Amino acid sequence: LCITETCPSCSVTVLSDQFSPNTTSDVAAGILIPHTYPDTPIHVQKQWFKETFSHLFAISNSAEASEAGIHLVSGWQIFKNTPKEQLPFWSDVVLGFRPMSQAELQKFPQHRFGQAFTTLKCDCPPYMLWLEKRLKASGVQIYPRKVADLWELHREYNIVVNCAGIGAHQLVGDKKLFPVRGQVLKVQAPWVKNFIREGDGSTYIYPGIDSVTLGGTREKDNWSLSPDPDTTQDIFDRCCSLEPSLRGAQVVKVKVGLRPSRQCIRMQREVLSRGGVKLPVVHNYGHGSGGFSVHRGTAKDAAHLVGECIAALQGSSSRAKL
Ligand SMILES: Cc1cc2nc3c(=O)[nH]c(=O)nc-3n(C[C@H](O)[C@H](O)[C@H](O)COP(=O)(O)OP(=O)(O)OC[C@H]3O[C@@H](n4cnc5c(N)ncnc54)[C@H](O)[C@@H]3O)c2cc1C
Ligand SMILES: O=C([O-])CC(=O)C(=O)O
Repeated sequence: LCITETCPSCSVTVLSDQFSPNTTSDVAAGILIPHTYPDTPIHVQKQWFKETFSHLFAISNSAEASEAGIHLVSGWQIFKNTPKEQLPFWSDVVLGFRPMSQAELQKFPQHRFGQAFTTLKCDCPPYMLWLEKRLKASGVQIYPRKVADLWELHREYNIVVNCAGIGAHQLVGDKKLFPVRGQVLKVQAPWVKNFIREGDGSTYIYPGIDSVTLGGTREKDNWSLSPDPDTTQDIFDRCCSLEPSLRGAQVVKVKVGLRPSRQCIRMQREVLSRGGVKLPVVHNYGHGSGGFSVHRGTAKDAAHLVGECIAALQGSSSRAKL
């Protein structure tokens, strides 16, 4: 979508092995709370988050909000011990960030410190469908296709944008990319209105439009997409210890996804070349645990790189004509 906005004269095609509801993005809890990428400068991560927050805030404040699955949610991030960093880099992007009062902390007797704020939450499957609808309305072609090698696209397309998520491990053989398996539960608990997140991200409760998401797990290098019943029970028990009213909630779904993790997102131009033929590629993958939180900001940067590829192609074709 960002490419259609920044390069309106481009003809854009989406090729994907899987579509909603069978992507990692459909599993995401969909909360806008950034995760840090160790090898990316903080000001870049902050800009990605800011872009994404303000874009989704505008959607949440429009008539599209319910179809797009985007809404504001207030709640608490809580810590058993006071963390070193009490003001995360994103604290002035979310709304009304402040330390929790002692009275609020009484809700969490095992926790000593907390942060209260309002952020955005997305119900990811409806959001994915809403994005797909907007792509089609912009004239974008969408085809199911598993790409074995980016080079196979060189005859059909001038520029390739690689957004394959964990699929990039095989597609481009990126050994720096690894899965971090995550399991979440969807429960019926319409009385839960506030989010609760353990500061280290181990346990969370995120109320959405039709259900509440309970999580989570982080298992590095585990490629299994099968839900594990013991993990389901463990997640449920951990969430009940933070929000005892969940004991009465019914589990309606269990989902598993593989976070496409890396020390930094691969946001990069590359030119593939064989026998004098060139294929410009823009990589945009490796969003790890926080891809939803930065998706619009990173998409804008990737679209900018596509603009650079177009300028380079135009430069080389005018030189060729000379
Ligand atoms: C349990 C869990 C909870 C999460 N919660 C949050 C959260 O609350 N907030 C947040 O910010 N982030 C969250 N995330 C992280 C977020 O889900 C990811 O960062 C994000 O979804 C990655 O998006 P992506 O588009 O790169 O990958 P994907 O959604 O996996 O999309 C990649 C697409 O590429 C296609 N593809 C791959 N290989 C090929 C190929 N060879 N040929 C053709 N197509 C291919 C796939 O079929 C797929 O459609 C969570 C993740 C998990 C697992
Ligand atoms: O950490 C969170 O709050 C949710 C999330 O992004 C994940 O599970 O990857």
